[in-house]
Amino acid sequence: MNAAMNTSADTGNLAINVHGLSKSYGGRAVVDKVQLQVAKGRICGFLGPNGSGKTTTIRMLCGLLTPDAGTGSCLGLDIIKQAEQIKRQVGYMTQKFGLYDDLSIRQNLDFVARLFELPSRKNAVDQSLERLGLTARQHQLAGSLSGGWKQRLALAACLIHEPRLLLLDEPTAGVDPKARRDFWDQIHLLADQGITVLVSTHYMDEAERCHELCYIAYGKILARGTEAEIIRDSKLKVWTLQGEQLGALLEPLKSAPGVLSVAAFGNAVHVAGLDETLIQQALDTIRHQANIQITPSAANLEDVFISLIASAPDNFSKDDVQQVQKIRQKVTA
Ligand SMILES: Nc1ncnc2c1ncn2[C@@H]1O[C@H](COP(=O)(O)OP(=O)(O)OP(=O)(O)O)[C@@H](O)[C@H]1O
Repeated sequence: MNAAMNTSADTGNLAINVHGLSKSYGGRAVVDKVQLQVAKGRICGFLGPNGSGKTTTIRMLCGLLTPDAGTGSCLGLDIIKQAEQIKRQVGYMTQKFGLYDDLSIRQNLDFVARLFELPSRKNAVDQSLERLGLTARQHQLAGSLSGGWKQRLALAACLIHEPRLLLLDEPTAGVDPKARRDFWDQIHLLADQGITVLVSTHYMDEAERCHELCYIAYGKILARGTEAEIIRDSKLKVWTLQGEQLGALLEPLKSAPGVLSVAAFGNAVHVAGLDETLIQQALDTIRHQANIQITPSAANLEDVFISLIASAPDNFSKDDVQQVQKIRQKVTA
């Protein structure tokens, strides 16, 4: 496990250091005893399926939501007692564009600078425009910007008060690949300057650009570490299938005992699980088919994450117990 995730590490070097963070709605634990440590200047990717608790966790970290339980600090400030101070020192980019469409880029940034009561507003806005390459467009209305430029403006807005920690909630959703790449270059520049970044994403290529990752499902952290550590710790066995008309094989393979993940990657299909014997049995059912090559291969992050969800109990479901039993039967059958 990465040193940045090590609870016994030098806590003074941690920008995020929380333990047992929990939040329930209607008696359902949507964030369940989350422990998270991120060292200063690191980029930590926060991954997990829809509704797994990423936004709720982020909102508790930046002081916008009070946890039901848990302790810890952000930037050395207590997440419960010093929530107001945390809000002022953290840059939080929400999933939805939260700025004003009918104000220009400059007016939007000026508005945010006022909210933070920055002493030298004009300077702060000028610097922010410069930093994100927005100066030439400063008078353009925010509502007329493309997705990539809107996202750039949103990042400028959350950097204007020079936060030392950025909490970015799916900042690149719906943004084209070039704009996403530019955005990630910017994130790495900020990290080089010592800014810590916790960024939620559903994109695997973005996960690969993070220093470390944290994977959450059903409110619980299921995996943490670098990409290589997460893949290694998963102990997942993967086979690649190549050939013709593989699509028809996907559904039967998905329901085979011991198979945790079946996913198409271009012209190939990855079949993954923890029990080699069971996977071999599943593959035996299709070996006889002509023109199919089956070869062992290395797991990738997507294989690991899909397999983790398949073997995690869904504490959001009323049929939780039944579902866990079914999964156990599948794995051990
Ligand atoms: N204020 C609320 N009241 C009731 N339920 C809530 C509230 N906020 C979040 N939830 C529920 O908590 C769960 C976790 O939501 P959250 O938004 O944290 O997930 P997420 O991982 O950010 O999802 P996504 O990837 O879709 O953004 C969801 O089931 C959601 O419906």
